[in-house]
Amino acid sequence: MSGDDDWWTSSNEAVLVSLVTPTDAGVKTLDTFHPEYTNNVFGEKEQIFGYKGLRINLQYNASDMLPNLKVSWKKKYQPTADEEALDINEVLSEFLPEVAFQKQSDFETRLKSLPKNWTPPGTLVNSFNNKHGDFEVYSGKITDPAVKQLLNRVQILVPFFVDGGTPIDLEDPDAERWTLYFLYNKREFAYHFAGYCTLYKYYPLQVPTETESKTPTDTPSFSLDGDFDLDNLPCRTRISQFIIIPPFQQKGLGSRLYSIIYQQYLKHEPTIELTVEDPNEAFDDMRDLADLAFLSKQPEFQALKIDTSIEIPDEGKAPNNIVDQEAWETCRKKFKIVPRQFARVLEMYLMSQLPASVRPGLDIPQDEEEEDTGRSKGKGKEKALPKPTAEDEHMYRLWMMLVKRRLYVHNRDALGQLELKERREELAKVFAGVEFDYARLLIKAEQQGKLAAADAASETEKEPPATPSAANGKRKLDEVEQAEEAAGASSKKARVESGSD
Ligand SMILES: CC(=O)SCCNC(=O)CCNC(=O)[C@H](O)C(C)(C)COP(=O)(O)OP(=O)(O)OC[C@H]1O[C@@H](n2cnc3c(N)ncnc32)[C@H](O)[C@@H]1OP(=O)(O)O
Repeated sequence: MSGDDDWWTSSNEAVLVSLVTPTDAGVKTLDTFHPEYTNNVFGEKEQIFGYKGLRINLQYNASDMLPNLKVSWKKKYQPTADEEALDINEVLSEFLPEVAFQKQSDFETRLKSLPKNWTPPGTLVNSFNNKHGDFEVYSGKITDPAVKQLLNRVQILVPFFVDGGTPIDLEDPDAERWTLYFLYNKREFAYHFAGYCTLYKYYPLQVPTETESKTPTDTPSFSLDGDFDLDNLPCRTRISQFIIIPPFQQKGLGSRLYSIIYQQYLKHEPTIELTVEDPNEAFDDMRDLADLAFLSKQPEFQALKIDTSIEIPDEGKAPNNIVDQEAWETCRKKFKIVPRQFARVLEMYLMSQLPASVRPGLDIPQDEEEEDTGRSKGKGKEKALPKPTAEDEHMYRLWMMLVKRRLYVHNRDALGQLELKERREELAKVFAGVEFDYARLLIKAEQQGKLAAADAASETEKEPPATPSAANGKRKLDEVEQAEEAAGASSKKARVESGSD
């Protein structure tokens, strides 16, 4: 290494993604954005050696996402026996199709030759409009060459926007297990790519992850008799990668795409559960809010209530029937949600149903010691609220026990290594974090409900009769991290609750 910092450039800054559209004079730039991460492409330090004034412009035709790479610099380091400037094309050739390296003039010619009536690959499964425009969702299998081609063009967005994210191996012999959903903004004369999601099918004989159901009865029986079609085999479907590109973020489109995909798989008979691989914090929030918005409108879910007739024991284990377990499991299976996610959304919903006098708000907990003696101090607006009655207190304590019981079970390995007093304290800390997070999410849910209502005012939705074609970073206030922190996060502690499901 030269040690001359002037020859180093931040790869996050050097890379610029541009969305372009053809014009008579060449191309017009519609939007630009930088990647959030480049460590999986240019190395951990996200620095490129050997250039001054380096610009790596990755242009995309906004509709079919045909890529074109333009690399320019003011000065390039003269190679020595020890070091030379990084070969940027070589690095990026691992992530981009060959077509990305064609001459700018060829790129422009190809753009102009794209038929005026071009439509996105796959099958149209849903369309909607809101104040941000008209949108269409297309779905197809990776075995469809047009779907595969689009995926191959945009896959570099995964390492660019998902921490630790890696592209799908397109030569995977199990490629037919991948299904894709593309979100497109439909303009008057063109479609503009807005985001996509990849989903992978797991079959029942594969060992489920920690957060998936493990009981054999979860898997419907099936037979291999007659004309056997793999697409009809019961499966778990896992959301693997989910990206809304920056110009389309913060417009409710991610939530919308997730909800559309979820509804597709609710109708998709072979899918017994829709799961998510390594969700990050932003995705978790989006999914929690979308699941809560949907489930809280379902009568079976609304019927799941805290049984206030249950007496709280002075000592020993928390009761396991605070909410009717059979109704819970029936409802969970019906809505194809993995146990942990279902429990979280139900806990959140039940929290929103607590009497105002005891319902937790966003006040910062002041004293973690107190929780075992009663309500947490994570409550808000206490001055304006009525004094809680004994029934209110009882209901809150049952809710707290419901949450703590789940947290204890999930974090048993780490908590089990602690002395009883310490264990109680740590569980109380994890609980306080979860309670605070639920309060935050419920406030967001309210805000999002208003935004969605405003969108809906200008919206008409039409859903074509279609079924699914075949049918990494992580949580902030999550019990996983909290428990790990609580337990000292040392290597001897087992990871107590998988972040992925
Ligand atoms: C499984 C995995 O792949 S995990 C990785 C997930 N992907 C990534 O992290 C890649 C980079 N990021 C993204 O692709 C996107 O930001 C996503 C997928 C995380 C979220 O997509 P978005 O379209 O931005 O989500 P959406 O707009 O629905 O919600 C984001 C925010 O907009 C708000 N919002 C929701 N609805 C609306 C609406 N109708 N109008 C305006 N804003 C809205 C939400 O409340 C939310 O607010 P917050 O930022 O305070 O949390």
